[in-house]
Amino acid sequence: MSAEVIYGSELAQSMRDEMKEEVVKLREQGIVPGLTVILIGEDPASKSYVRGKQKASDYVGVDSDLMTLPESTTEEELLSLIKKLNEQETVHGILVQLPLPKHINEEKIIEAISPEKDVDGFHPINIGRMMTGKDTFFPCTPFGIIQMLKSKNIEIAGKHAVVIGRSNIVGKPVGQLLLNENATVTYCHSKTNNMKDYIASADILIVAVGIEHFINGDFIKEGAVVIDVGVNRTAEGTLTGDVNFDSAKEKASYITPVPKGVGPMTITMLLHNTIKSAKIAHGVYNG
Ligand SMILES: NC(=O)C1=CN([C@@H]2O[C@H](COP(=O)(O)OP(=O)(O)OC[C@H]3O[C@@H](n4cnc5c(N)ncnc54)[C@H](OP(=O)(O)O)[C@@H]3O)[C@@H](O)[C@H]2O)C=CC1
Ligand SMILES: Nc1nc(=O)c2c([nH]1)NC[C@@H]1CN(c3ccc(C(=O)N[C@@H](CCC(=O)O)C(=O)O)cc3)C=[N+]21
Repeated sequence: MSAEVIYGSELAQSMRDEMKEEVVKLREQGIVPGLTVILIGEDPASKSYVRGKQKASDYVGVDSDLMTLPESTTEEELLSLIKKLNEQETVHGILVQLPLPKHINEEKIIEAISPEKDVDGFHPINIGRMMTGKDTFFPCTPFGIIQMLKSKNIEIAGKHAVVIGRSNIVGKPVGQLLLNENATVTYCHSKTNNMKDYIASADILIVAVGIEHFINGDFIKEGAVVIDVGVNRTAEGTLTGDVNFDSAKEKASYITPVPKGVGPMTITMLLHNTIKSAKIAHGVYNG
């Protein structure tokens, strides 16, 4: 079998086109969705993601404000900036690019963002709402993955979904959203014994580890759906995922590429959450 490739970039484009039309209508009602992105320091990878977010915001008509702060910014300074943005009515979404410099406590920062403006979906209140099956801001990468599966009418209910990786921003929430869709979910991580057995029984395999070619075709079940979240920079400077695409493609039924897979959907769901936040703030959100 040779898998069908799920191009997140294509789905992202069509969703952005729809959002663009919606934002035109919102702007006619005086509603201008606003996103503030805070980037601390000079990490080139972070800068590149942030550029992607700016470009996509411009495209759909979300007012995006990038605040670049020096590496030396203190926790107190960042907290007081967040407090100001929490109170600013034109700001519907606040994103603090992670990871933060070591002298800043990430948890404290995430918890300082008002849950109503937490368009990353990282605040414990929003995580709790997700876990209890309520509507909220879902974390962008997991939310994007669910959209990709649904766009191909891939059955999730009753399937065995195996998630490799258990970070708070990808692994844990993607497992939760799959559980909410009635999958049977297994998490694997660096302490998992006999990981190969779990991988071999996965109907849906989500790989979010951050190691180039961590998974190859030999490991996976014939017909599995393989979602590659990894974004690794190779020695040659190109991007590659956690999955050996060419070998996995021969066994999978569906597979996502890197680049042009999950990454563009992450940004798209960030815009979705920002527009949703603006609608809620103006009392025009209806489901
Ligand atoms: N496309 C996108 O939009 C996004 C892509 N990414 C990419 O996804 C990847 C993962 O990101 P993130 O979740 O933030 O990464 P983290 O480094 O926070 O988490 C990595 C996870 O992988 C697990 N792991 C590490 N080594 C092994 C191993 N040998 N066997 C099994 N599990 C292992 C770790 O286990 P343990 O918990 O035990 O340490 C951990 O849970 C990265 O490449 C990142 O760049 C991230 C965010 C968005
Ligand atoms: N608060 C916060 N929220 C995040 O959502 C967040 C974060 N911090 N820190 C870093 C990770 C990583 N992340 C990516 C987003 C888009 C692509 C993406 O669009 N990738 C393109 C390639 C882009 C390129 O060429 O550089 C692709 O896969 O096709 C990748 C990774 C969001 N993250």
